Amino acid sequence: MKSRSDGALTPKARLSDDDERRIREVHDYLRSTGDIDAVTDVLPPRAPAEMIEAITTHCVVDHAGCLVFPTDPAAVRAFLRDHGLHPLRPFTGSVVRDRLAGRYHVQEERLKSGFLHVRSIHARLPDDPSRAVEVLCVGPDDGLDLPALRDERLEKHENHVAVRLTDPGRLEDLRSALLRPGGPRPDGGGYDPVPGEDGVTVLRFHADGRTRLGWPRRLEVLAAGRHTDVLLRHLSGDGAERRLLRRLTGAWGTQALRVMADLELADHLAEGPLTCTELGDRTGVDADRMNRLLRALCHPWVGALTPVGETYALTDLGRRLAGRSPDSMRHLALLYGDLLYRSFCALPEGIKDDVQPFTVVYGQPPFEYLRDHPRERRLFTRAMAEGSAFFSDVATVVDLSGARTVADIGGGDGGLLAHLCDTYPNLRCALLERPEVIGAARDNLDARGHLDRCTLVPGSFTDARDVPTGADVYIVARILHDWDDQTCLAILRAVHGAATADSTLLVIERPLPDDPADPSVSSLWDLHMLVNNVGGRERSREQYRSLLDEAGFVVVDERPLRLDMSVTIARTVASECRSGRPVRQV
Ligand SMILES: C[S@@+](CC[C@H](N)C(=O)[O-])C[C@H]1O[C@@H](n2cnc3c(N)ncnc32)[C@H](O)[C@@H]1O
Repeated sequence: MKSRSDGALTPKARLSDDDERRIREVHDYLRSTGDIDAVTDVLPPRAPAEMIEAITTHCVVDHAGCLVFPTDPAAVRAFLRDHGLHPLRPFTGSVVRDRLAGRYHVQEERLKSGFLHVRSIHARLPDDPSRAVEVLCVGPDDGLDLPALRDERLEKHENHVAVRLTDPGRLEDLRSALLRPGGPRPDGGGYDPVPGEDGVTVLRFHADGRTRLGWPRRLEVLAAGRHTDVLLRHLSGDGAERRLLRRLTGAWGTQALRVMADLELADHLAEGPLTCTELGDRTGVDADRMNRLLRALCHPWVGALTPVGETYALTDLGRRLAGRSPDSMRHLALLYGDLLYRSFCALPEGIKDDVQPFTVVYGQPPFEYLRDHPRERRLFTRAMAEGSAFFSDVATVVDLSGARTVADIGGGDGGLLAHLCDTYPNLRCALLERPEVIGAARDNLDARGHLDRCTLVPGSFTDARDVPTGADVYIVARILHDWDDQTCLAILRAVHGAATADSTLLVIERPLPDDPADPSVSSLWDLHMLVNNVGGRERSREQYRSLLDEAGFVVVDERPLRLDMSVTIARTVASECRSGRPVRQV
């Protein structure tokens, strides 16, 4: 044999039998195992079928890998070539290095000074080039001590199966699918700038137990390119500590959104991204403090802005805080971030002492307070209108084509009636509201071009004399949840008394699901009712049915609306209704 310099031959570098066995095992595994089996093998034994399907639909097996301990990585390449594989140039990756460093407590300083090299050699299978063997190499001088090397040989901690996403944009979706109950745990990851490509983001997952070959259950998900947000989320583990922190700091995010709404940042950004200085100039806010606010609004837990170079742009969520946006939620942000935020601070008293939190904080029950505070009342009424995307569903899910008249009881600013007028050109309407709210309803219905078809009735829905009589359809939307059972019965009886034998009643509420862990937001709104109404509460479908029954209505149907809302359709029980005595006929 010659050396390179003198032409003499050098002995060909050789792998140990053990290293050869490891590589052969991975090679054989890849040749004999289909995608579904490979994925199933590394997931927990009872992983849900949808999880396996999510991976196999969007990914292909890219490689399987193992760690070996050669004195010279050239021996690995030679071995791979001898077995008909085509090894690529080795590259030094940080993902496995960091994992080994963590596992064997290699200090940061040693890592920085070049200890612990892990070279990765990929070799595609000649008969299936979509799959590769990945051989990770750690040499005897690479910084791992003997007990660590022994442990690695014995436990094969680094054996794994890697799948590659066909659409790298789905990385977060797949990550979320894997983190569902029954799935593996997040187990590190990183970004490897593979030479000649855009690099690859690697998310690792781990499950208890061993695969059928005795490997640990390790899965790598690869996505071409750099996906920093997803990676950071993955590295933070989404463990209980972080999940709890996210919730405990939710109030801070609420306040950041409130200030964003207050400063009308979304309106300023509606035409395009702006720098921090530009936003500071437009709002008169000091640049440093503006910068801190903007950064918080960019945080994924808030997600209202996104940085674009030196500027900030609105996300879909942030856009909804623009006052001029047709689907604006700006007033809702101001209401939940201010008036109804302060009252929530008295929740402990509300739970422990049976006092009414809103009244504790403001000295008056909510609707009396709103009566006496016009600015807050206008905010409340506009916010209610903004939180009503489901109004447009009502005309779709309930056929009102046979109705001539509709009365909305406690109809706020008339937003629902305006939708119904848009859909049914011959419909005539009545709206009963507190006297101080009637002006807002008049303005809104006028602006929507429907005022001439609507009768506005100032009064109280608990007073039977005020409820418009003889309507074909009565609507009670987001009213019953504001009140205790006794007041609900008074409202429903007043409506029943005004209805005809053929009237229909639509009750629009957000019913409490039977399962407390159901993702419907109703349980949270129930607390909101406890805080911000006297005797208010969300109710189960059964509780609504029984209230309606007691007031003389019979439920005939229930249909879901957006945002966990639902419309219950009831009819008057003929013998008990007033049969059209005209008090304020629609
Ligand atoms: C939660 S808001 C719902 C408004 C509207 N139905 C909606 O869904 O957007 C409750 C409404 O009940 C009105 N209200 C409260 N007490 C009332 C009363 N005694 N008589 C009539 N309306 C009342 C309030 O002014 C407010 O507009």
